[in-house]
Amino acid sequence: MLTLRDLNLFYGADSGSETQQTQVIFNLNLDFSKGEKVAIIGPSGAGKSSLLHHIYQQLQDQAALCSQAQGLVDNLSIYHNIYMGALARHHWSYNLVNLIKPFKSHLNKVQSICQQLELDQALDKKVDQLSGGQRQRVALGRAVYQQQAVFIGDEPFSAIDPLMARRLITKLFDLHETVIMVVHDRDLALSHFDRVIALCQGQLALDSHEETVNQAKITELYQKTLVASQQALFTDPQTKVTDPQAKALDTENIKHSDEQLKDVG
Ligand SMILES: Nc1ncnc2c1ncn2[C@@H]1O[C@H](COP(=O)(O)OP(=O)(O)OP(=O)(O)O)[C@@H](O)[C@H]1O
Repeated sequence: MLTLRDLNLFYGADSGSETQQTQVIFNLNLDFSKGEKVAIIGPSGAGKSSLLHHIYQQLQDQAALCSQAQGLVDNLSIYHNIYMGALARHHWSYNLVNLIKPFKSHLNKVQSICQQLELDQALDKKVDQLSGGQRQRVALGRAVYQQQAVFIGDEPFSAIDPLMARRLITKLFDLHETVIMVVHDRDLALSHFDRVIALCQGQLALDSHEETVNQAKITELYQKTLVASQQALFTDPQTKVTDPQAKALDTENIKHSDEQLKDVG
């Protein structure tokens, strides 16, 4: 379905000057097949969202994206926000009429999606009156209503309790042939997805297609990243030389400072 070869992704001006660009994905090679349920995990800043948006750009004509930003229109209702998923399927005049006076067929379909997503709110309620988890389910509903074969989600369950997230992921799997999703819940990734990919500092760190991925390996990966970021923090920015003793000393000092802060608080 999608092949990525030597993928490098950058942010910043494309002026040919290296200094103006920040590289976030490095020489990534991945293949995605139809029917796969893929979880992308990794520490914060690893490049997961950047990769996911690149994947969406490649698969746009067959994929629905549920992004972190959600893009809900606050002063419109649940119904209208979810219906937006169907805009591309209809002529603008049809959409306009339906916006003013919703058709029964769409009302029924949107109601059914809400039931599946356990969103038991009146369809005419404005989304600015919803909780974070309810808003997330409206965004999910809009992506589902696009009725695409591929669902691409960027932490679509971050504001939803873990038990409900497990029920919803099963529904999403039923509704989409292929799912590629960034998830922070590592247990959910391991227990519900048939493939887990881990990124670390823009590089592929684990792929369950290539090797066994379990909780121990994932924990080790996150610990390595923590150590690497601490080392970067205590590296002299002038000389780029790391002094392990200074590092240990500084860590101690920080710990003490934290304790002092707590004591004062
Ligand atoms: N628009 C942008 N411009 C410049 N740099 C960016 C931009 N968006 C993200 N980055 C940088 O790219 C790197 C990867 O970001 P990305 O959002 O892909 O990571 P992530 O793994 O999804 O992180 P998180 O789990 O925190 O959402 C980070 O260092 C981030 O600071």
